[in-house]
Formats: sequence, structure tokens, C-alpha cells
Amino acid sequence: MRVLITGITGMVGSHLAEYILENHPEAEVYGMVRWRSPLDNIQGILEKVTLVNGDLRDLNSLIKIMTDIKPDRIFHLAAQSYVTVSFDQPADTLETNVIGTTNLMDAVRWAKIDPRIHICSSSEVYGQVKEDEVPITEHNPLRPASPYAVSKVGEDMISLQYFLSYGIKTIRTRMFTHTGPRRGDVFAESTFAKQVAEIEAGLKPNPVKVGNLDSVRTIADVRDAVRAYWLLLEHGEPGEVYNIGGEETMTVGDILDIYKDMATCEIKHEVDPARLRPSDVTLQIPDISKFQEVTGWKAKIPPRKTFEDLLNYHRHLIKKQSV
Ligand SMILES: C[C@H]1O[C@H](OP(=O)(O)OP(=O)(O)OC[C@H]2O[C@@H](n3cnc4c(=O)[nH]c(N)nc43)[C@H](O)[C@@H]2O)[C@@H](O)[C@@H](O)C1=O
Repeated sequence: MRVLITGITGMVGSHLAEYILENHPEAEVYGMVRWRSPLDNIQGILEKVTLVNGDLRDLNSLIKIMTDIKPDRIFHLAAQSYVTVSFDQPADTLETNVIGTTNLMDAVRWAKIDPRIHICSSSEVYGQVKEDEVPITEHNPLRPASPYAVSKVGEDMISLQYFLSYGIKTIRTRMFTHTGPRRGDVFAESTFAKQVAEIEAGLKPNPVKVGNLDSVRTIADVRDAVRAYWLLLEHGEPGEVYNIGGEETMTVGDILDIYKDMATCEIKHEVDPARLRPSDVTLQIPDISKFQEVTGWKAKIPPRKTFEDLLNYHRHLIKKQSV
């Protein structure tokens, strides 16, 4: 079986590749990279995967990849995934996420192949939900509250349309917050961990800079998330959409408190107005029963372990950079 991962150099893509190599050795893993993508996250598996150059904005590069590899499964993880940046660069976000996904599916059509394709939509498509709408099911209205969320609605819907019009086997996930080692340092739980590690190392003054600490999230570990994605393409129904997420609910402020508790010195915090958004999604609690019924998936890693591993990841990076 040939498996293609777009976004293999990111947090999720690199963990997914490791998961597949370890648990499904029969699979040949191909990763699509842009020619200048940093390969740090996949250093440990470079000899076990085949990298191919491509760009979601370049249809020809995708047609070549599909024709050469003829993947049986595609995990489409590449995206502009940072909500804050999408307010500053809305067109760029839409182009990568919506046009990029459209190109990917057009390339599959051109190559006349019939893979099962995981489309990574997002809980952000639900936007600001009302209190009586949680836990959020797949039937909730879509009220995107950022250009990123609009781009994920577009990606989600165009993937459904390619299934309805051409029978392309897209299966969509709306993943709620998931994190762990290698998480980009722009996201809340990762920037907090990085700043704590820098303060511990004497590289940055106390306090940790924060934005809105009141948003409610559930946390899933990225290593549980990639297992969910594998199960999705094994058991999911083409054309369908599934919520996935963790079960423990907390505020962003609770996450900061966990790090304060783990830190080796006293940590203070301060709101940085630049970290507040024009509109924020403050309540995200998923109903994941549809996905669990189909796959039997259950998260195994508790959030505290996830945060501990993420903090140690940043501590390790800082140590490495200082030698
Ligand atoms: C499922 C979804 O999950 C992620 O999107 P996100 O939830 O917006 O992630 P975030 O970590 O940027 O914000 C979470 C919350 O935390 C608040 N917050 C407070 N203080 C800081 C802060 O200092 N930095 C950031 N980034 N956020 C902060 C911020 O205002 C927001 O309410 C992406 O993976 C996305 O790709 C995705 O699909």
C-alpha cells in the first residue's frame, strides 16, 4: 500500500509518518514537501520515507506526484493553520487551504486514481457556538469567525463536492485542539511552554506573554490524533465528516497554570494586547460519538502528559541551540 502525506514536515504529518512506519510496516510512506521546507521534524525517519517535491498551489506538480506514486491513501495535512495569521493574510490562507485542496483533488482526477483521501477540516468551522450547542455535533451550523475558519469551510465543502460529483473518496475530519511535541510555537499551549522554558533557562524575562485566557478547549494528544486518522481511512465512510477531539475540558488559563506548576521557577504572566484577536472562538467541546462508533477510537494520553512532553520538547530545543 502506498501512502502519501502532504505536510509531512509539520507536527501532525511527522507523527503520522512515525506511527505508520511503526505500526503498518507494509505501507510505503511518501511525503510531499516544498523545496525549502525545513526537515527537522522528520530527521529521524528520512531514510524510511520517500520525499517528493510539490506545492499545493502548483497543479502540475501535484499531477506529476499522483501519476508517479499512484497513492492508495492520501492524508492531506498541509495547510496554513494559524488563525491569527489568517487575519493578516486572508487571501494567502484561502489560496493554500481552498485552492490547494482543490488542486489536490483535480490532480487525483487527472491521474485517474482512486485513493481514499483524508481531508483535515477543523473545529474552527463551527465558529462561536452557543452554550446550548455543546457538545458540538457534525450537524451544528457553520459560523466561521476567522479567515482561517472560512478557508476550512471551503476545504471541507469542496472535498464533499468532489465526492458527490466525481466519486472521489474524501473523508473529512473536524479535529478539535490537538498538540504535543513539535507543535509550532505560535499556538497558545506551545508558546506558553516555550516561554516557560526560556524563563527557566534565563533567556527571557518573566512574565509569559499571553492573549485571551478564557477560551475553553478540549485537548487531544497529537499521537492519539494520528492513530485516529489512520483508523479513519480504514473504517470511515467516503463523503462523511467526523468530529474528533479530546475529552478533558479546560480553559487556556488552566493550561498556563499547569505549566506554572511544572516550571522549575516561579512564573508570572501578562496580557499582551497584540495576542488578542479581532474575534475569538471561546467555546469548543466536541461530540465525537459518531467517530467512536465507526472506529472504536479512544484517546490514551492524558493532557497533563501531553503538556509535560511539549514543555520538555522546548527545553530540549533550547539546550540544543545553546551548545
Ligand atoms: C482546531 C484549531 O486549533 C488551533 O486553533 P486555535 O484554537 O485558534 O489555537 P490557538 O492556540 O492559536 O488559540 C487557542 C486559544 O488560545 C487563545 N490564546 C491566549 N493566549 C494566546 C497566545 O499567546 N497565543 C495564541 N496563539 N493563542 C492564545 C486564543 O485567543 C484562542 O482562543 C489550530 O491548530 C487551528 O489550525 C485549528 O484548526
